[in-house]
Amino acid sequence: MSEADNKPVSATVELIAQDRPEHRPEHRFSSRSIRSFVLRQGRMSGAQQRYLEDMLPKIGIEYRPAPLDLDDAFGRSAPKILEIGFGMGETTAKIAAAHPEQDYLGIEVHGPGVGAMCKLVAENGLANVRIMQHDAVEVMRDMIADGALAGVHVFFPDPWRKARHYKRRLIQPDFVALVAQKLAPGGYLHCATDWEHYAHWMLEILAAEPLLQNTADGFAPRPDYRPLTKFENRGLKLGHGVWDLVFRRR
Ligand SMILES: C[S@@+](CC[C@H](N)C(=O)[O-])C[C@H]1O[C@@H](n2cnc3c(N)ncnc32)[C@H](O)[C@@H]1O
Repeated sequence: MSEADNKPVSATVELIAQDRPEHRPEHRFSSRSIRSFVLRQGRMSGAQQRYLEDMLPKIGIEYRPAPLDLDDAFGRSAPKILEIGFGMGETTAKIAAAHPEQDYLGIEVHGPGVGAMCKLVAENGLANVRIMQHDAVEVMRDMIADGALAGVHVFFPDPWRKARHYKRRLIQPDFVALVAQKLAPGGYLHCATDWEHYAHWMLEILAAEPLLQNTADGFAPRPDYRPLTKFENRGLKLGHGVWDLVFRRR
């Protein structure tokens, strides 16, 4: 154990106490307890993370967000599929149940969706699902090792229909470059949307990412593993479109 491991770091007490009210301010923490706190960074707000990034180097501890050990998180070595914004989780649960040979890491910010997904996992005994409630962009950036993913699902992301809101869309060139970096060679990025403008927006951005290659000539047929949602079924009967895009990491 290095000297830094034993160093009392009282300055972080306030931060940890904020996150864990059961920790009273008179407690002192070693850098080991801070490291385990950092490992739980999925629960940290952006402000907390910035505070840590700023404060830890001042007390001689290098702050590096640690990528998750996904095999450890799932308790086995199997292909890892990450889903961004699983909503209420029905699609994720169906896919995970149909593919027990793969592991599914679902990321969602919306609390009720996370609750619904937890219920589905318990009711269906899904041993191959793990859930994180956090911003997927930060998870992808800080917690996923390069080349760790066999696939990424982005199903019906918020379309942000107004032109002045396009900048809020999840699919942006920088984010797609980040996703591509996290995919193993041959791994795939699968997006689906029922909003035509977003479909073309995504096609343009994905096609411009040098690490990715389209599996289709433009939009892809819906892969069998993605079940039709009730909402989608209703829309299709009314003649509304749905567009799938499946790109592979070169
Ligand atoms: C339109 S819903 C689609 C939900 C689901 N995929 C489906 O097909 O029904 C988009 C979801 O993405 C989630 N979301 C949006 N941005 C996110 C982000 N940066 N990180 C994690 N989840 C996000 C929203 O909370 C919402 O539940």
